[in-house]
Amino acid sequence: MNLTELSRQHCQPRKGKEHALAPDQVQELLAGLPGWQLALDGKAIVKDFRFPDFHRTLGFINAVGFMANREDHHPDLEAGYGHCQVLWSTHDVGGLSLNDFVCAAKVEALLA
Ligand SMILES: C[C@H](O)[C@H](O)[C@H]1CNC2=NC(N)=NC(=O)C2=N1
Repeated sequence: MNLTELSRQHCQPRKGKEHALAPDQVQELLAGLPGWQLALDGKAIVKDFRFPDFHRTLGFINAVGFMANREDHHPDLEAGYGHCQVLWSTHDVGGLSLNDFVCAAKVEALLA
């Protein structure tokens, strides 16, 4: 699935280990997401986004937050004046699910 196709999907309720992606699925999806990396022992994906000022950083955070609430899937965010790190992991499966990749692709689409 390419980045555009992924970004057009929606998160599904996914609860339980059976929804955790296998390492080869993770690698395949990650290959299509520019700049995203594995974190937390393969249980999360992360990317740090850079902005010229706080105003634009906050705009990005608000856009990500709006999307996350609509999808009912929520990132960990860490921000400073000119950057925001976005981390996706699915607490309900204890690792990575397709929801994390759908939301990462939606974040890319916000900036495209
Ligand atoms: C009830 C609600 O749908 C769940 O708690 C959702 C909310 N947002 C979530 N966000 C993330 N990142 N992982 C989850 O497992 C998760 N679960």
